[in-house]
Amino acid sequence: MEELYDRPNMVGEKERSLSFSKLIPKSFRRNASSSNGSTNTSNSSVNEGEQENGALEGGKSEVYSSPRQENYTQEPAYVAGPAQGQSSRFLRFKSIFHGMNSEEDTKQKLKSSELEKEEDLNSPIEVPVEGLERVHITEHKTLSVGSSPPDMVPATRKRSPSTPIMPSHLDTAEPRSRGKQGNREHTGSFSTNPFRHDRDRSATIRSNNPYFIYQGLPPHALSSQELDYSFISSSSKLGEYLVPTTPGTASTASTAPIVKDHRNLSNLSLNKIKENEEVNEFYSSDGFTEKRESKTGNFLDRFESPLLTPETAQPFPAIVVGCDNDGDEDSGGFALTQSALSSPSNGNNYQRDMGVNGDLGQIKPTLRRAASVPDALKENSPSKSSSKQKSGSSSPFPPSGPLPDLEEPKRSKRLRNKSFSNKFRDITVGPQSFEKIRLLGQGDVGKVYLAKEKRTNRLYALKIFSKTEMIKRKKIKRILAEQEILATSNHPFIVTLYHSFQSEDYLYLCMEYCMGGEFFRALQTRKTKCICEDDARFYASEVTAALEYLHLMGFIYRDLKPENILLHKSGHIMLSDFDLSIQAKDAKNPVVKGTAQSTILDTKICSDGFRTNSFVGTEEYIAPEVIRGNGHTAAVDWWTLGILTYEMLFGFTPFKGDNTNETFCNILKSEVTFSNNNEVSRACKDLIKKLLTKNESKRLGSRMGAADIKRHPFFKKVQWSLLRNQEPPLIPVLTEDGYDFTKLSSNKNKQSSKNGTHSSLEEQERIMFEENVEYDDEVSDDDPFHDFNSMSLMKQDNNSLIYGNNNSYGKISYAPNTNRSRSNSHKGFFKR
Ligand SMILES: Nc1ncnc2c1ncn2[C@@H]1O[C@H](COP(=O)(O)OP(=O)(O)OP(=O)(O)O)[C@@H](O)[C@H]1O
Repeated sequence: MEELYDRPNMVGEKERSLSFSKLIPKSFRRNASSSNGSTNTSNSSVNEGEQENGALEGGKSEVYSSPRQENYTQEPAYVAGPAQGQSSRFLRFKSIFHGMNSEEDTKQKLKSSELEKEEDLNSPIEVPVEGLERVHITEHKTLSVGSSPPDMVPATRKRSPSTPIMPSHLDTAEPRSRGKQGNREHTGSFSTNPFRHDRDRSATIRSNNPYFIYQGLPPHALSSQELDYSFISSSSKLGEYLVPTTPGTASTASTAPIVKDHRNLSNLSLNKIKENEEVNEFYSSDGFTEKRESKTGNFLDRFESPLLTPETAQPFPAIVVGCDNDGDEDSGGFALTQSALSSPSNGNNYQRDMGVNGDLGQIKPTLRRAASVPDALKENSPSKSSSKQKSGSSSPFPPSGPLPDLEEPKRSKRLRNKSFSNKFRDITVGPQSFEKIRLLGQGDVGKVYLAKEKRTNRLYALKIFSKTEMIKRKKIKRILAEQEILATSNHPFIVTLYHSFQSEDYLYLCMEYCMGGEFFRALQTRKTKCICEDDARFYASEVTAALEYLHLMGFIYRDLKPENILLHKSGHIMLSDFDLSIQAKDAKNPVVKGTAQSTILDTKICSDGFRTNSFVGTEEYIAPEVIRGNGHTAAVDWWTLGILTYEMLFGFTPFKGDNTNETFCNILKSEVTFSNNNEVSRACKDLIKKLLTKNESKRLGSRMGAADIKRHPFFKKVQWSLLRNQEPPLIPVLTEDGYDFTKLSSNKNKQSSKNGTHSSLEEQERIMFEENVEYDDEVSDDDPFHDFNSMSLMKQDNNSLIYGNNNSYGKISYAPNTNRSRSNSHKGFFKR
């Protein structure tokens, strides 16, 4: 029987999972390992943060609070646009990189040496670990895990938000306030006690490692970044100032006017960016400050940064959104975002009104930021030559230092040198080629829109990232990795990337639109929230094939969960969301073993010897070795396959506890048990048990990778080479066509013109779809996004959905496939 599911139109209607991505500081790793009695046996362990960023020394980490943008109508995640008359890009990047003239440089050095001193005084590593006994690991030994009453039917599971969320976010009683120094209130909400909030669903989280808290260790090291920068503002005509202060110091420093320098002073290539330092420099280099007037007319004369200070360090960051030392970090941007939003240094055109309590007020769109090149110039010049002008010579503002280098920017070769590059050609589209239909989903960093290509009427999923946000949250390398994985992949169960390009303010990934939405949703439409063993085998086999392919390419996926599995209109799966994936260094070629009759592809060898050590994944899906912090390998993907198979069959994950700590405790200590709410075979249980082997070296898949799994009796009947020809168990069906977007938008336009204003969100979205594409040779070599190649897939897919077709978008239901039982059996398949 067909069960309907109304796909939410608004992101806020659903909750989504968060992912952890947090590098465990070295020092703690050592401690945790020793206290755990385990050692890292790998010689080639890679500190991923260092590997990816080359910037993590001494286990620096930061913790930022991050508000979940629950409802995209409330608060724009993206920041766009410049301060009036400013070259937004250069200002933004300038404030990130070191490029300063010598005088400013000296000042800056002085400033930082003072800050360092302050840091010494204020950097207590010992954070009181409140309530330690309550979470001590031994207390959870008696937990019953994975066992539920025999007649138990899993309740509808909600999902925690995709964007990392601070637990206290849910706590409405706690205002997002900017506190005073002495009596530090939270910057954003910074409650970190895991016992305070029940989380419905494990989340993809970038977080501190709660396991260390079990060990009585502080959740993370305090670093020089954990200084507090107070923002003093002035509406003075002289300009705006930012004054970095240290914890405990009043922000009354006298401020020197900052000359708004419009030259691109950045002098570091992407490889040289110490991503872990970006935020620090973002705030400290230029010293922009502003003074905002609250609605009540009071000047809010200080603005706390979210950077962790000893006072704000909370002992139990259950789902603390923290720095991902992989190179991204979840400022998530509450305070950080606010400051950045309002700081002219990043060239934004939004000003935030701060309420009396420091609550986010309405975002006032000011003028669209001036382009780097004055419009007049832009019009007169071919777009391809604009970069030269952007580099400084055409700036309407007088340069305040030596003239910048006027060399033509070099075209990035990053993806062009790769073996798959012949699949792509120069970019054929730009933001203006698309029209937004609606928001499909909002993840941790990206917004995904259903968009139609104006010329062809074809529908695509357009994932858009704000550059400002990527810089602030140190996600540059992540987005580059995501682009590379998507571009590299050519597999029926991995979402196709058609175009990727950038504009001045945004990065775009134009992907195949999977009209079936998330597999998670399909599962939720089942009465029991689970599916039968045969159906689970179908999905598990497709996931195994996709993981095998990724491993073959040297990638580790690391965030398998039903939320990241999309359903193609055919009902087959599509893996998406590669922002936590990582490519093994020195990936090797697979080895074919066996005889001519039966060959086995050893994919384990592809990433052999590669260990990485970020704390990434989704809480309920995280593998024990990730929690232990001893480094992990591609075997984490086989662990998550075990959890996924379990969840498909029983409707819940096997190790879920009442809170993060309990969940982790279960993952580390408890054996998987099977509920009897669904009948499963011995082979199936055996597969799950073998995948959920805590010792990664004994886990199924640890010998030869996917080949081990494919040979398990559970998959005996699966025709691996013919997976794509199998009939999927569920077919997404459009039960009601999407609303008439043109009508809706014209109504909206009438409404907003009546009110006289466009909402800031609309304004943002307008910008997203109006900017010009920036070609590779327009993006200067020292631009952090230089390596984000703009390119189009050579062969366009003629199967993509067409706007207006009856099967394009709207309300989706999942119809059981009646052909399946006949066609999927071994015999039936060949009879057809
Ligand atoms: N190709 C697609 N077709 C249809 N919907 C999609 C597609 N890609 C993404 N979505 C929707 O957008 C949501 C967010 O996308 P995605 O998970 O890639 O973003 P993210 O920022 O990387 O999220 P995360 O927080 O999980 O890292 C998805 O959960 C899904 O609902």
